[in-house]
Amino acid sequence: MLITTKRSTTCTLHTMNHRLLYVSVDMSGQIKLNHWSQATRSCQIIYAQPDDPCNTPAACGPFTVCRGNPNPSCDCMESFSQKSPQDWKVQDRTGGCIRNTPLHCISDKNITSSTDMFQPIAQVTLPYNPQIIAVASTQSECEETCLGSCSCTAYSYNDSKCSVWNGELLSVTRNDGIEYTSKDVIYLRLAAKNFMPSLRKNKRKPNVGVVTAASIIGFGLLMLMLLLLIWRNKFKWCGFLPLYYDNQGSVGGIIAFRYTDLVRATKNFSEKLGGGGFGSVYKGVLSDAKTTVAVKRLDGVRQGEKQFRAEVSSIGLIQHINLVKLVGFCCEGDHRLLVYEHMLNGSLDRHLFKKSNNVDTVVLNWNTRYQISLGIARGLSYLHQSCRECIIHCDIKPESILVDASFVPKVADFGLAAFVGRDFSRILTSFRGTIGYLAPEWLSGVAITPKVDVYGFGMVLLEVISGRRNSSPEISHNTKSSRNSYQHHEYFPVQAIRKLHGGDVKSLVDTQLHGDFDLEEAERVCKVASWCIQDGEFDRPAMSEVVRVLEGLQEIDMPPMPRLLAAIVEQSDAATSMY
Ligand SMILES: Nc1ncnc2c1ncn2[C@@H]1O[C@H](COP(=O)(O)OP(=O)(O)OP(=O)(O)O)[C@@H](O)[C@H]1O
Repeated sequence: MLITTKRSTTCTLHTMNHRLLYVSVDMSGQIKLNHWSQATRSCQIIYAQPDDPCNTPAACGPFTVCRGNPNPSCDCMESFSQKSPQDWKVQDRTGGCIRNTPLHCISDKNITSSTDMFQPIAQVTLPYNPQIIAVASTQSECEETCLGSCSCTAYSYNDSKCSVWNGELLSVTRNDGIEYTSKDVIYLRLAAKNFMPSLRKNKRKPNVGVVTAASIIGFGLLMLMLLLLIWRNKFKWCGFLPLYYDNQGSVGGIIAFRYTDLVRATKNFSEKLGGGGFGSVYKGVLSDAKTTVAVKRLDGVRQGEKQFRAEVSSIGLIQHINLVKLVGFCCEGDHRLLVYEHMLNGSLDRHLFKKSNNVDTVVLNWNTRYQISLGIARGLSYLHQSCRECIIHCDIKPESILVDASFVPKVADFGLAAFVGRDFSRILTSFRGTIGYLAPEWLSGVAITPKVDVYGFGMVLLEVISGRRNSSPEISHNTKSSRNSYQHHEYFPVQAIRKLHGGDVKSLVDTQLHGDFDLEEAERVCKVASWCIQDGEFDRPAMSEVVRVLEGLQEIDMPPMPRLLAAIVEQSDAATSMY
């Protein structure tokens, strides 16, 4: 007799000893020989084929993982759901599971592209009917092979063997440690959408968490760039400026002024202190009503820009008692202004080279001159050696030295400054400076060193001694013959060395002092100055040595006559005597 139900087909037969035996084929395809026990009034399985229910092709249907014996339990693979939950309820799982999200796969004639990803299912027996891909020798090649075909649903790469499956996956059984001990891993193809944060290790595509984190970081960076842009716009062309503004608008100790602040401070630039090649200087008072400042307004956008940058990046970053203090700056639109502490006594030239109509200034006494010389030397020594990077002033002259109320000198005017990195000793730079203070190497076009400042300083020292410009004519008469008398304009530096050699320093010192000076100091200053103006930069002392000599800590030899200087003077003498 054959009985068919929805769940199984049963065939009953009677045996000789009247025991009831029957054969059933259930949904999964498993064939069982059953025995009806009258005593226990229950059915007992005598024989089953295949003996493990998970081993039947349709124990759980496609895209499931089967587990357990004798009664199998079936789970849908991840991101799959039961195809027919009603059937599953009545133990009919043959329909298996279906995808929650369709795969993404576009197949053209030659190219297949896909954004799908793979979910590993570990410790399983692999499905039936694999296709072995012999050419794939790595796991990624195996993965690529599967992605390259729209029908491929999974791959495995175990023991260097690549297997791929097309269509439904059947008979995947989980390792139970007894019947099933497989350590194989199958990689199930899923739509990228299905991936959860737990799959961060997947190499092919970033997961949601990574994407979110990257988006937040990206957004933060964008905002930072936007802020920087706004900041840069505010200080257009000021990209070189230090970045550390504090909340009072101060940059590493110097203040970033608004143009209107400086208009107010200088009462609309009404009190002019002086003017130079790059602009005019005005007196001002800051909003605290205490700080008096000198505001330099730079003219000419291009040249002014260069000077502005040089000043801010040199004197703006360092401080020394003998260097003028940069209080702040303004860099707004085309406006470039530099704000310095105000030096009551202005620049040194005003005090050294008095004009007859200048009643404001008094004659500098010898001690003040000596202290000014020492102060300038200390300021330059700091610039050359004590800073992080060597700064060469490039324009040392009396106009570049300011003096405060107590006649403490301050090196100023850094608009032509050049910078020499720590690891370098010289720099090739464009010609800069002022005639009369220029070292010979400027003219030969070689790379310069801080010794160009030493040369300029030497020239300034001679002017401090004499109280007159080195180039100003000193008229001496040739007394041999009154008929042939001619006016002899001796260049003061040459005259100074000659007199130094002749032991007549006294006659070099400013006559306005009426002999009120320290001769030993005057000789020392004269010697130092003469060494500083030597032709060869290696013959000139470093500013630190100059400081030691002027402080009386180091002795100094008699300097030779600089040959170049002497030659130039001799030539001009010869030319003069011909007339
Ligand atoms: N901080 C200051 N305090 C007081 N007066 C100053 C200050 N800075 C400059 N001055 C005055 O303004 C004048 C002009 O200075 P500025 O630096 O513009 O030109 P310079 O040094 O004379 O010439 P250049 O810059 O062309 O070499 C100076 O000679 C000085 O009298």
